[in-house]
Amino acid sequence: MTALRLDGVSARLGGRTVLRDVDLEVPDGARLGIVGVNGAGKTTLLRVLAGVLRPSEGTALIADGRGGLADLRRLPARERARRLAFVPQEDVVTAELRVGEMVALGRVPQTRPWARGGRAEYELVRGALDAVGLAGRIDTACDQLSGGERRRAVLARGLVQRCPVMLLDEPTNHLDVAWQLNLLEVFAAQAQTLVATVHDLDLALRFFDLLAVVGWRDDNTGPAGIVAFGPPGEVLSAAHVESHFGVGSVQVPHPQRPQLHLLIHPREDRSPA
Ligand SMILES: Nc1ncnc2c1ncn2[C@@H]1O[C@H](COP(=O)(O)OP(=O)(O)OP(=O)(O)O)[C@@H](O)[C@H]1O
Repeated sequence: MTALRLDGVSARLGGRTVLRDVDLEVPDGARLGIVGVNGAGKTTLLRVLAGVLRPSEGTALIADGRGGLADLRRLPARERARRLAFVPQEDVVTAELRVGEMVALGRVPQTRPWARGGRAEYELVRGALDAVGLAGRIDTACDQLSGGERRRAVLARGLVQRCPVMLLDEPTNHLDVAWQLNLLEVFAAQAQTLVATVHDLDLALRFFDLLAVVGWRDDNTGPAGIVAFGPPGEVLSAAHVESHFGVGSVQVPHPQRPQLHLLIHPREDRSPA
């Protein structure tokens, strides 16, 4: 079963082709991490998968809930928001809203017009805020939250959408180490399929079951695409990390846990004598 699929997708921004010829299949139930250097096109890829950015060529598809796939471009926005929740990297949070009110906006696609409010919605909002450690801040004005708290509140808005597919752009930005781990687990527990961009390659190695590297193809020119895809242990091999990120690396087992960690170091030819 496929949750999301891109067929021959290219994407343009500001009159320039940023991504070209991207084929991607996200299996139902997968945790897919998108990694790559700054400016490679991770956010652009995620926005295409979310149906927010229209491909200039090719097709972006989402499971239609009946065993088939639907063209994201043809899906009305409300319908799309019932199937997937997209939490962008930077989100403007209106200062006039309380935290609970802002999070409740995530319920709009799931409810009939004028049918919002009430106990059930309150419980959902409270549950989502609890999951991100902000239950006590439900009545706080949004502009009184710290950067990391605001990030968690915006992620809670994604949680209350209760969608089978969740797309998160750099969800761990601004978060302390405990919340980085915790929040990804919260989303993985709720979403059937999770796709997230991350910069922390060690976290990427441990948390996801599939990784896609967005980068430039061999000649290093032209638009970017997906240059590696597969299980994290293979995608983050020393050779791949060196060629796609320009650093040396080694995967080492944790001394007390059955998990691998990625240690990063300068490339051999750049290390001090
Ligand atoms: N609105 C825009 N107009 C024109 N070009 C853009 C626009 N937004 C992004 N770009 C360019 O598109 C390319 C891909 O950007 P994108 O934000 O997808 O990269 P990214 O991999 O997410 O980067 P980062 O790791 O820095 O967040 C970059 O070269 C960027 O400069």
